[in-house]
Amino acid sequence: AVLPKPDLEGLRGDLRTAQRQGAPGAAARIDEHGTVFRTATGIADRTTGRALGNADRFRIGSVTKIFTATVLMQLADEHKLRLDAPVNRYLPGLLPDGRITVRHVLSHRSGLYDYTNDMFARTVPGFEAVRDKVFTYRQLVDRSLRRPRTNTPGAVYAYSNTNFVIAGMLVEKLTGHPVQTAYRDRIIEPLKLRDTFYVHPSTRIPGRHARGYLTPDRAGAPLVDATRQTASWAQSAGAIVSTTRDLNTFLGALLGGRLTSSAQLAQMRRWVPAGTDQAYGLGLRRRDLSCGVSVYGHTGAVQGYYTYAFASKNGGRSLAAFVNTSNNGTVHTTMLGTLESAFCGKRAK
Ligand SMILES: C[C@@H](NC(=O)[C@@H](C)NC(=O)CCCC[C@H](NC(=O)C[NH3+])C(=O)[O-])C(=O)O
Repeated sequence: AVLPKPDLEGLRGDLRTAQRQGAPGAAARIDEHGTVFRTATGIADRTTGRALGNADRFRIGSVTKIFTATVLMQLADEHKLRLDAPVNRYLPGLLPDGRITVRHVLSHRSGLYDYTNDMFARTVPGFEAVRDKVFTYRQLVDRSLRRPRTNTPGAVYAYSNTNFVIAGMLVEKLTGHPVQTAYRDRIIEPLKLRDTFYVHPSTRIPGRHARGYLTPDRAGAPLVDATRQTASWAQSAGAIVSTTRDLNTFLGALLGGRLTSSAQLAQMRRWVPAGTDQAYGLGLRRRDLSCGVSVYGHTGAVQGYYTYAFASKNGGRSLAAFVNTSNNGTVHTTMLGTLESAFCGKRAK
């Protein structure tokens, strides 16, 4: 199906609205078969007032989950991994339930509790308690296992960061290297993603980057500069740093069939219902827009940054957008509107 032309004025308006609603800055980039559209508003640094732009690197949060899933799909292509095998076959004794499979983990159907629910129940204290902490994967999984399962394996979609911590453990066990090596050798280098990094446990974002500002739970409380953090609570579930251009390049390559076999890409697109107008495959979210177009990608939320990275079915048109704030539901709703502007075009007035 031919996509409606993007509503570029609408997209600019979405970013300005997000800024009015509390985001210090916002940026978006659309790539379509070589044509590029960029727009940005607001500031990257509240101390210097420097303008935010699409060249600014930022923390992409859960968009990391697509990178981690892509590596595992490549390992499946290399016959090093079977999606329907129990996780415990590759990580003996890790999980108390031998019925939990790799596919359950990658589709958020394992039933494993999301440890971040407790960790960030109080947003700023929770963040301050972990911002300089380095966790092992095992410590994060153990936090989850202290809570009861949320469902029997395979029953329903229930989003949990624990699943993609386990996915990171699988990558390390099956490749014999840290996830950083797998991201670099299998995705970042081949696609020449010059602004994409996995620097965990360093707290620094390398090079030119937007500072990220966490919105406290208490209305009117001042923003907290959350730029410096290990993101060790997230790791293979959310610790990659990138830019709008690199995210569009990555999504275009993945959905264009250039990173996995078509068989494995089809596995990533086996959908389970995941909320209103949403479905989840393997590390990949589908959102069904008002104009009947479905887009594929992931949102991200890490302290100080919201990310939106989605593309059309075969990656012909991709949108990457971010704001340098988080924990602000109004801004999040406004930024979801960038998908409508980018893929549905001018809204019926
Ligand atoms: C939702 C998003 N998930 C992610 O990106 C993962 C990495 N982030 C989370 O699970 C939220 C962590 C808390 C963020 C904090 N919020 C709080 O602390 C709320 N008490 C914040 O907003 O910065 C996704 O998959 O789309």
